[in-house]
Amino acid sequence: MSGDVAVDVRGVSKRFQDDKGREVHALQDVSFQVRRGEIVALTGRSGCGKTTLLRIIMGLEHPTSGAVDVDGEAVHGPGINRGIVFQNAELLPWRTALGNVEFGLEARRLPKAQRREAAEQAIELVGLKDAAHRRPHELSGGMRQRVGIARALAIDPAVLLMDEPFSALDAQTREKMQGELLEIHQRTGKTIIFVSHDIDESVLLADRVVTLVPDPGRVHGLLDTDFGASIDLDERRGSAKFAQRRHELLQLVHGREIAQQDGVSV
Ligand SMILES: Nc1ncnc2c1ncn2[C@@H]1O[C@H](COP(=O)(O)OP(=O)(O)OP(=O)(O)O)[C@@H](O)[C@H]1O
Repeated sequence: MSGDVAVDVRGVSKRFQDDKGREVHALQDVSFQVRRGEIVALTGRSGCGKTTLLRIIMGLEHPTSGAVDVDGEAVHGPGINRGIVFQNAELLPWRTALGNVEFGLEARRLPKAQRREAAEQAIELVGLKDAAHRRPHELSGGMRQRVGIARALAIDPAVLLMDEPFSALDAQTREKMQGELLEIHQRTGKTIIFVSHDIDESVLLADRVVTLVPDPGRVHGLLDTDFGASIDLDERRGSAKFAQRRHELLQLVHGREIAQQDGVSV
């Protein structure tokens, strides 16, 4: 595998049994690669397999067939080269923000002082230095989500995986967090894969969008957003490219063929 590929998803299929014993074909022969330092969105309609795919990359779910490599290593279960952020941060209520981030590091058996230092750095990176000693009930929804991001980043993973990370937040907080994610990405250079059902969010934040369609869940197209170096969300949103990409992504999500257009491959 080429050195600049961070995540290699090859021929992944996943079948579940539903409550009545019927087979659900959640993913069928899904393949794509994510380059090191890239931000990739997984988007598509409800039930197209976005979360299942993210959980397979994280190692929380095993594919029925196919394979995933992260940083050149086969995924067989969760590992410290991947950090995950869920829709709700699910913090330990009796621990402070800093304590929650340290908790994520405890499995690594680092000396306590080193753990504290890594946790403090991650808390600072997400802009929570002044709230480091507050407990979750004293934090806003956006702040709790920042703790979740800090907890995932503190282990210094090769890849940050995020499942609808901002969808539980109010519109203004979501927008702020989206901007912050691009700043964190610019500072850390992390490879990021996030799940979103939000077309605007996928186009605004990702370098590339993988669109899935359901029944069975499969890749319908890959869209390069191609915004260049600017991480200013207002600038991106106001650009002609945003309107064009948003339109193209909507077509892909609805399963239409737009292979001939600029920036799209299927
Ligand atoms: N543990 C499970 N057991 C049975 N079926 C499952 C299981 N997990 C997912 N599925 C099914 O697999 C399909 C894909 O589910 P998944 O949650 O990955 O989709 P999604 O695109 O993330 O959906 P949403 O946008 O609604 O969250 C759905 O039909 C779902 O019902």
